[in-house]
Amino acid sequence: MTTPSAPLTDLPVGISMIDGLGSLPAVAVAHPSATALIYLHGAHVAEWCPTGQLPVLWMSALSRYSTADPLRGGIPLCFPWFGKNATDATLPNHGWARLAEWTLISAESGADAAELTFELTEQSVGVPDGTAPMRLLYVVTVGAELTADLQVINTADRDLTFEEAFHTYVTVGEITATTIGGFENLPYLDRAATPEATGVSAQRVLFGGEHLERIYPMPALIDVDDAAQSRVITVVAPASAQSVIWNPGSVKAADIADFGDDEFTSMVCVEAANVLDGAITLAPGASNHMTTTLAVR
Ligand SMILES: O=P(O)(O)OC[C@H]1O[C@@H](O)[C@H](O)[C@@H](O)[C@@H]1O
Repeated sequence: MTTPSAPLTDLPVGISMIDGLGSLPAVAVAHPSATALIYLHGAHVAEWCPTGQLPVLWMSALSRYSTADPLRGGIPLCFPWFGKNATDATLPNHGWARLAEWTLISAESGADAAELTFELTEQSVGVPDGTAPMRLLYVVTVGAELTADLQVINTADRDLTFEEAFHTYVTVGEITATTIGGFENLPYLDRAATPEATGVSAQRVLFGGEHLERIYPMPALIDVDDAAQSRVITVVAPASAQSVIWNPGSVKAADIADFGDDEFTSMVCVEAANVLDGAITLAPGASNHMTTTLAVR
């Protein structure tokens, strides 16, 4: 069993605990380089705004703010499975990490950025059989760039296998004017097709208002060209096997209760993932990092 760390009570200047929406506790960061808001519920990064920029992360106006639900938008942490659970359909979509109450165990503010560390252990989440025990450490670095690093430590005496993803929602001015580069000529799994299909394209990823859900191998650099806001958001995630690109389009958006019918026009998910054949297996005592960095240019 892992002994949980004590919650942090002494916070540096510019970092404070506040009551977020729904009265959920959240860490507010006001650093010269950026502002951010991270809920303890799911260790969910809901806001990141580099100084002088428009907000980068998208949140739904219909997001629920309750310990019973995941937040809709920001950076949901998918762990220890992605999508539906393979053996038990009653378990929550995308795993339990985004539904758990994390503990802030470290907060530092430096010249360039603020760094927050959140922890989750099997005691705090009550994990289902087969996935415990483990310790998760999630380090969020808030600055002109945003870096999220999820470390999984296998504290069990047997192998641990899991999937994981940063299901990052990026805000864009208009999805049909947005293109995503980095995936040209890479093979993808088309999960919006029935049945699922494979594909490849020499073009940048384009959006026409329909459901788009593709799993690609992770390229060295992803760039989201948000023409309507005249900016480019870059995403790198070197320790991820895959990237998932997701936009529900008009039809699927209307079916999602905590997603506005027209909100698909202002977001796209650009995810870093280790899923399917990229799932991670850790030997006892071993650990693994998954990291993503977002920047605006
Ligand atoms: O509604 P959730 O659980 O946050 O999931 C959002 C979407 O996440 C995507 O990654 C899935 O492939 C979709 O099927 C799903 O609709």
